[in-house]
Amino acid sequence: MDKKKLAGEAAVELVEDGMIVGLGTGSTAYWAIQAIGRKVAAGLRIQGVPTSVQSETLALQLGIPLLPWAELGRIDLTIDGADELDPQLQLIKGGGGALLREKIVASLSQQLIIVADESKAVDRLGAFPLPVEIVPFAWQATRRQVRALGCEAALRGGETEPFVTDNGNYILDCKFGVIEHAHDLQVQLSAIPGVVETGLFLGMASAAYIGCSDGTVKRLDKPAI
Ligand SMILES: O=C[C@H](O)[C@H](O)[C@H](O)COP(=O)(O)O
Repeated sequence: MDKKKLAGEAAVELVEDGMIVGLGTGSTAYWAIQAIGRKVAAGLRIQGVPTSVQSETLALQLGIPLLPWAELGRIDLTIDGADELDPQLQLIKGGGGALLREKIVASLSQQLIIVADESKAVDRLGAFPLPVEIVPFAWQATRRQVRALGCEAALRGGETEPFVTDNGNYILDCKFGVIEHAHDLQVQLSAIPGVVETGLFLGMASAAYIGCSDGTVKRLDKPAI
C-alpha cells in the first residue's frame, strides 16, 4: 500500500464546500489534489490556490477551479507535504523546490495540514538538508555567507546546470546536522540579503496526517503551547 496516497487522500476529509484551498506540491500532495479533483467532479465547489506550476498544471487537468492571483487573500485550508516534521509540527520543506510559494500560501492559510508518510516524522529536524532559496545574482557570495553559519551548502543541480525554481531562483541544500535552534537559524538565514526564503516552516502547521505501514493514517495535532 502507498503510505503517501493514504495520507494525501485522508486529509481531503477536511475540505468543505465553498472553501478556498491551498494545493501543495510533491508526491504526497499529488494524492490530495487527485482526491479533491474527484470531489469537484462530483459537485464540490472550491477554489484552489496552487503552490507550484506542477500543482497548477495538475489542478487544471482535473478541472479544479483556481483563484486568480489578484484575488488571493485568506485561504481556508492548505494541504501540503513535508520533507521532515517534528513532534511540535515544525517542518523542513522544499525538497521539490517549491518552498517559497508554499510558504506564501501557508502564511495566508487558516489551517496548514501536512500529509506525509511515516518516514518523514522525526524527533529532531536536520537529517534532511535544509533547502534555502537564493537569488542567482552573486550566488557564490550568498553561499559563502550561508556556509559561515556552519553548514555544508550545495547548489542544487550543480554549477553547470543549476536547478531553477518557479520564481527564477536557485536552491542551496544545507546540511546543518541536527537543528537545535530552528527559530534562530531562520532569523540568521533571513538576514542574508541573497536569501529569499528557507524551507523551515515554524509554527505554521495545524495538523499532520501520517500514512503508516500498517495501513492506518495517524493524525498529529500541533501541541498547545
Ligand atoms: O518543494 C517541495 C515540497 O516542500 C514538498 O511538499 C516536499 O518536498 C515533500 O514532497 P513529497 O511529498 O514528494 O515527499
